[in-house]
Amino acid sequence: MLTLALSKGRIFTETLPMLRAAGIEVLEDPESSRKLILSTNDTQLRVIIVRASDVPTYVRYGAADFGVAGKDTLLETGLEGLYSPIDLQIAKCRMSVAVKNGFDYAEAVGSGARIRVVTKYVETAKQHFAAKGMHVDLIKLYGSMELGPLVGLGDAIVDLVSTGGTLRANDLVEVEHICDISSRLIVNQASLKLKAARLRPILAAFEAAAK
Ligand SMILES: Nc1ncnc2c1ncn2[C@@H]1O[C@H](COP(=O)(O)OP(=O)(O)OP(=O)(O)O)[C@@H](O)[C@H]1O
Ligand SMILES: O=P(O)(O)OC[C@H]1O[C@H](OP(=O)(O)OP(=O)(O)O)[C@H](O)[C@@H]1O
Repeated sequence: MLTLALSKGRIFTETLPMLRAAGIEVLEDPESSRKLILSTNDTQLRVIIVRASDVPTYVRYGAADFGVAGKDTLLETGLEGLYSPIDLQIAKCRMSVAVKNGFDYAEAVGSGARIRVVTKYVETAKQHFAAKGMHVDLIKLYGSMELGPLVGLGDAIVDLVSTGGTLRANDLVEVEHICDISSRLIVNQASLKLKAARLRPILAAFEAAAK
């Protein structure tokens, strides 16, 4: 049996066409079903539905043989125990620094002020500000980072931006682009060796579909 770990929402939706390219149809819809293990038309392949940030953990420990995870998540968890062969070019967005409209970020950076940054991406933020030689206090949140600067929890956020709609709706402005984000296929290193014959054709189909 092969197990594929996916998160509900955009990653599941955007991975479906790649699975189809490999001849795989998922037989249940995670949006309407409460089941966490979904069967497919291949009796030897199942899909498990987990939190986006938990996908690398399932794959690292071999509870899933492979999975799809955002680069944002992988930057936080690292790639230990994982083989990450393919950028699937899905769930594309960017990681950015944003501040409340009117906050003079350039002045804060130039004057060496110690700013408070609210983020779910603590490791990425730490590395970004360290590379700029900035001292920041990082405050970890698990979602709705955009609220932080509006209620005085922080001066800035590090979060994902796509259309910019969430920033605009909350009177925030993007002041720094940290990196581009897309999702990658990740494979358990032991599975890659032990289940190579089963995995290779699926990986090849994903690679072709991602181009
Ligand atoms: N607005 C967006 N546009 C495009 N891709 C996005 C966007 N927001 C997030 N992503 C990408 O999709 C992935 C999954 O996002 P999703 O919103 O489903 O999970 P999450 O809420 O970030 O994670 P968790 O449930 O673990 O807290 C993210 O890791 C990121 O790579
Ligand atoms: O620039 P935009 O197009 O507005 O997209 C950016 C938003 O998308 C993501 O949230 P998401 O919609 O995934 O909500 P969630 O993190 O709460 O699941 C991200 O955390 C931003 O809040």
